[in-house]
Amino acid sequence: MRSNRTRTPAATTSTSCAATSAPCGKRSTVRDRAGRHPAVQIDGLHVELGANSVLEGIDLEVADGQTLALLGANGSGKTTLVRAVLGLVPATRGRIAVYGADLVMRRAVPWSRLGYVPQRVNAQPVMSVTAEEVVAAGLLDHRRLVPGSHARERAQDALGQVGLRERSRDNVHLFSGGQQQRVLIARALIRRPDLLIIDEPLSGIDHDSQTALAVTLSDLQARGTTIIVVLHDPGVLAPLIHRTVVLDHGRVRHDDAAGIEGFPPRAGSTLPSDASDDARVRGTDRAPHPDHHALDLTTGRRGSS
Ligand SMILES: Nc1ncnc2c1ncn2[C@@H]1O[C@H](COP(=O)(O)OP(=O)(O)OP(=O)(O)O)[C@@H](O)[C@H]1O
Repeated sequence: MRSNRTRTPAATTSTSCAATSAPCGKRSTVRDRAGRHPAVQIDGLHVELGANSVLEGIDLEVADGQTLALLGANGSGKTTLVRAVLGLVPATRGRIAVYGADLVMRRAVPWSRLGYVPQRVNAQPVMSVTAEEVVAAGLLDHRRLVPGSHARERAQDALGQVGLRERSRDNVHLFSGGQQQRVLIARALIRRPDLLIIDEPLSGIDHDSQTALAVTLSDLQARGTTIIVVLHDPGVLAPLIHRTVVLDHGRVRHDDAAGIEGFPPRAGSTLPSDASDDARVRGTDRAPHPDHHALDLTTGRRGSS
């Protein structure tokens, strides 16, 4: 059952990290004003994969309800960081807590509250399969090997969230790459996650799918879902982003925590026009954020524009 959360701004102690290679200081606060744990708290995280030291002392707290964009050059460690948050790669050192549950200790981790859409994979299966079947598979786990009686209804709802309800009975091999990506997002959404992690959802997808994704994330944001999205360029998602963190060689180079106390995004701008129109129809028109396109990934600083 989805938790009934409000958008009370988090009373965290997060501060912007200087645009230096020095790691951010440890967060002393582990609960917000309402007594809730942050969605994610990472302290001094190091990850080594093979001979590579991939993450080198990450400190990061993600407040419940926040939309955080994780940026950085190829190989900077973005995917490794989100996979560590999902427990898919082990920490060599440091601590990761998800909704207060320590991932290293593996006690009471609320896996059902997490949704993950990995970096672009092809949804097109070898066998013929409908969008609805792909999405319903998101309900399966090691305990449930066959979808339950409400799986079809839930799958159609999830496909509705990505604008593909009418295509639910179509074979996914008929879908464009962008539509397949949306099917995979629906597969993550069918569990109604409180924390959604999406790795590079804009890569190589058409404009319509990018716009549909912006609307989907806007709706999720309005419901209080915490979103971590790995991006190379915020693009159409820029208006939705509360905070930008830039990784560089496994360290936090920049942490734009400006919006952390005041999310949702500030008034004054809008979603891209077509996404905005669509969002308004759904009653989820979002206010915009500053120009994230002006962020220099090398320095972690914004341009003057
Ligand atoms: N299993 C592994 N074993 C050894 N090194 C790895 C492994 N997985 C990733 N790496 C290395 O870790 C570094 C970070 O990889 P990661 O995929 O996290 O970066 P990224 O920022 O997500 O890159 P991209 O934007 O290209 O997806 C890279 O140098 C990569 O080669």
